[in-house]
Amino acid sequence: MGTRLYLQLGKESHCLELKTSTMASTSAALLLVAVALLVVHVSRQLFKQHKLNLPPGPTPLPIIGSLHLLGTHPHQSLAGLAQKYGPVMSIQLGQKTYVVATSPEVAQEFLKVQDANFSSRPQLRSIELIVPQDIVFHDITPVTSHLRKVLVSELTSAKRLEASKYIRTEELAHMLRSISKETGPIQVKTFFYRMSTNILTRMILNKRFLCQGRGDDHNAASEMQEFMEIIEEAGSCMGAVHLKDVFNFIPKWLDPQGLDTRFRKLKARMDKFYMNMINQHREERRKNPISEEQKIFLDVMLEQLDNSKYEITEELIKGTIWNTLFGGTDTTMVTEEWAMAEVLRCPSVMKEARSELDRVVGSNRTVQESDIPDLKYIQAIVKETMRLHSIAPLLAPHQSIYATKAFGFDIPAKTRLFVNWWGIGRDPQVWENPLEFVPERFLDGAPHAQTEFHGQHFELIPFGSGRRQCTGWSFAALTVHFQLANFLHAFEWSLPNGLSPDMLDMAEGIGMTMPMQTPLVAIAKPRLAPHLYEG
Ligand code: HEM
Repeated sequence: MGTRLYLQLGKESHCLELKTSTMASTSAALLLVAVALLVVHVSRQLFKQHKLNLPPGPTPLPIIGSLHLLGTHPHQSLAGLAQKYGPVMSIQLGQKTYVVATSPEVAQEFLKVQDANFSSRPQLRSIELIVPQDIVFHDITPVTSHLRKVLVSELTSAKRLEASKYIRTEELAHMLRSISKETGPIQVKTFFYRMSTNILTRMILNKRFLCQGRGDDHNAASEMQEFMEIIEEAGSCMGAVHLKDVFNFIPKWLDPQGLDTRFRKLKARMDKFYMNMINQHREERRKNPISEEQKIFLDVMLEQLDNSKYEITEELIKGTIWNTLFGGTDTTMVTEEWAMAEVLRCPSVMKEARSELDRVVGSNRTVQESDIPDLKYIQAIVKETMRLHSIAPLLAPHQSIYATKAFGFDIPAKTRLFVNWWGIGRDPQVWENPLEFVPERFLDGAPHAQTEFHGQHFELIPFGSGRRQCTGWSFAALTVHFQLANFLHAFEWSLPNGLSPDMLDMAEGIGMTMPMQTPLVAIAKPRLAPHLYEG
């Protein structure tokens, strides 16, 4: 029995007669047809693009484009390619065209001069299924702009940070006490994570997840466990490369990697966790009404559901709350761990930081937030850490809304943009001895003394710039300075097992926020007045 297949290729109709009778050969023929269709489709796309004057870049292979060049650390591979093709480069990944910016000037062009056009986000499968509405991964609309403003004024503004200062002071006391009880080596990031997560969840949900649940509070322990598992699974899901994000031809219903199922399960878990939090919170507020000043972020967000000016859905509120929880925990913890590792690796930097802390703060108290403006060397350590170890080496992906031109090249509509900020931070044309950790480059009189990380100086953009800039940057900067300064001030740090500083493994791991491959382990010995560890 033969099989006849009719193919429409361009304007011509072709007939394929399959003379074998087995199912296997029919499947093989179907596969052949699918591949033929795909090759025609891809060639047409490429032909269309060849007529455009795209920025230079590697020649794509059929179907996969240049996916094979990315490796495990795409920011590193893209920085290598930029040395060959230049700071404005185009690259085909599967069926998607990306433009990659790898110099301050090119970053400025896309994030400032053409900010509005590049403020769109590509629609990724993970986002569609996990956070179908939010303020980070979707296009800017009047409603999301409004919520972004609410986030800033109610969570990260100077007024709100002042009102929540007591939370950070209490969490610092817990952290000092718990580290001082440790006698052997500790995994440093565990303590940073606990402190930043507790601060954030208290400010957002009025919950302290980590360290509670000891004793007989079974509910709190299982809530904590669930929260941590959700954050971990979300990091892993969002970091996964979904074939549907790079190949248009995979039908929606097909799930070759099993990722759609995994995303749906995570979403169901997040919804359940969120509803539980909301119900507990509403019950608590019903029993104990609060004043305007006592409101936390969740109160403010729930009030938005009654906002008559905008149609705000429960799904969007949920997404925004998850944005702050995902955006605010790992990011600060990973930055702090890299900073500690760099300082432990450079004894001269540790000595200088100590001498500043002893001079400004002294040994009878811990570092207060009000000390930070006077801690210039600590500020330089934070900038230098962010320069070398960006938690978002390619920022978040942007996408053009309409076709445009940049540096004489054509950029089609819906082109995805990577700003390789990691490559910019290590560019020898911008930074002297870029691979060395030298906080002094940011001190008075040095070449980068005036360089700030708030999105105005395109050689240092850890939080991005323009209308998609990190909404939580002021809060993140405060948390990182406060925790790092206290860690360095309150403890004498040494490496375990006779490890010398130059033997520390500084390799980059894999994950959404680019953690250290080998978590930092060190020994902490209290160095301040004993009463400061009794909080
Ligand atoms: C060291 C800590 C942090 C770093 C380095 C960081 C960095 C970033 C980066 C690079 C982006 C993407 C910018 C772009 O698309 O061009 C971003 C977006 C965002 N971040 Fe952060 N972030 C940090 C902490 C936080 C915290 C603590 C919060 C909230 C409490 C937060 C909330 C957000 C939000 C809501 C966005 C999305 C902005 C938008 O798309 O409109 N981040 N962050």
